[in-house]
Amino acid sequence: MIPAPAGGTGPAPEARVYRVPMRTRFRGITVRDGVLVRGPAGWGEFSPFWDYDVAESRRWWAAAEEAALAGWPAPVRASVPVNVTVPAVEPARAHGIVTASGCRTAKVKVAEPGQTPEEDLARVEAVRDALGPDGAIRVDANAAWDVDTAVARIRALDRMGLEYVEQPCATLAELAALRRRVDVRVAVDEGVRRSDDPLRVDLREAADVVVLKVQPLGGVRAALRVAEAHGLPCVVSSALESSVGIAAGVALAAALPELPFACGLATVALLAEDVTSSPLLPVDGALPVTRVEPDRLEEVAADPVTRARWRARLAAVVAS
Ligand SMILES: O=C(O)CCC(=O)C1=CC=C[C@@H](O)[C@@H]1C(=O)O
Ligand SMILES: [Mg+2]
Repeated sequence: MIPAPAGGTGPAPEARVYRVPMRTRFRGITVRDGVLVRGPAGWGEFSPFWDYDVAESRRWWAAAEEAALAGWPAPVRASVPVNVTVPAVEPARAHGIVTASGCRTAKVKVAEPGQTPEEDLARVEAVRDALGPDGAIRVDANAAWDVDTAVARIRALDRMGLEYVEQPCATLAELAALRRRVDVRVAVDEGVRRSDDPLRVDLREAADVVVLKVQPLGGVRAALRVAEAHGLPCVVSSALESSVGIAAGVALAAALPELPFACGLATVALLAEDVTSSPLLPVDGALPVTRVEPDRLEEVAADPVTRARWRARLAAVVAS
């Protein structure tokens, strides 16, 4: 256990560091770690990726504090439809992941560094085969393409039928230019969550869908304000958290007035272990709205070096 910084005069909340392997490399990482904090409202998660600096990690801490101290707004639905997330794997593996998930929507990673457009197409074909014609497929390029490349790749992939393409290009100007040239919907992810002011980014020409992630946006309430500010259809997606963090994403999805698309919250399946014996994994393509009790903290406890790194990081973020 590490002492979390106390916000007032009360006792310091309990904080525990977890560290678990990933089943497949995703976003360049093979291990996921983070801090779980307990307050009067329950457990919250603070797990910015290690390439995030102190300034960018502040909103992640605000999300953990909200979960532990305040809890979340009331849900308007009891369960949340989710997509299976398909990493940049071989077609046969992609097929198996989709089939095993029970989800009717798949998000497929494309444009992985070192891979070819043919590999992307083969993966999306395998996913279409697994889902059948009625399933929905979205792809996420994580800002890898320039506009001309995006036009060509999206047209090729759309032969399999795409629901939307997530962050195909880096800048909002590029996304706006792309939208004038393709029929497939464009979703903005990094363009909102990594901006200095997610409330004020001008998405009017650049996006059809906004991706909301609880930790990068500073909590469920902050993300609801982002949704309201833009007035676009929203998809809630994870930051690869343990089930404790995923529960916050589900709470956000459950509180949104409209939820027209499945959410990217089935990512506990990408972890080889979880902090709870009741992981938030989809059943029939949906997750329940619930709070998570991490009863496996001993089993997933981080080593002393990782604990010390998180202690230093948390202290720096709280002091900033
Ligand atoms: O949206 C999903 O299906 C799962 C979450 C997901 O894809 C991501 C989680 C965390 C980091 C990101 O690289 C990635 C994303 O870009 O959306
Ligand atoms: Mg994304």
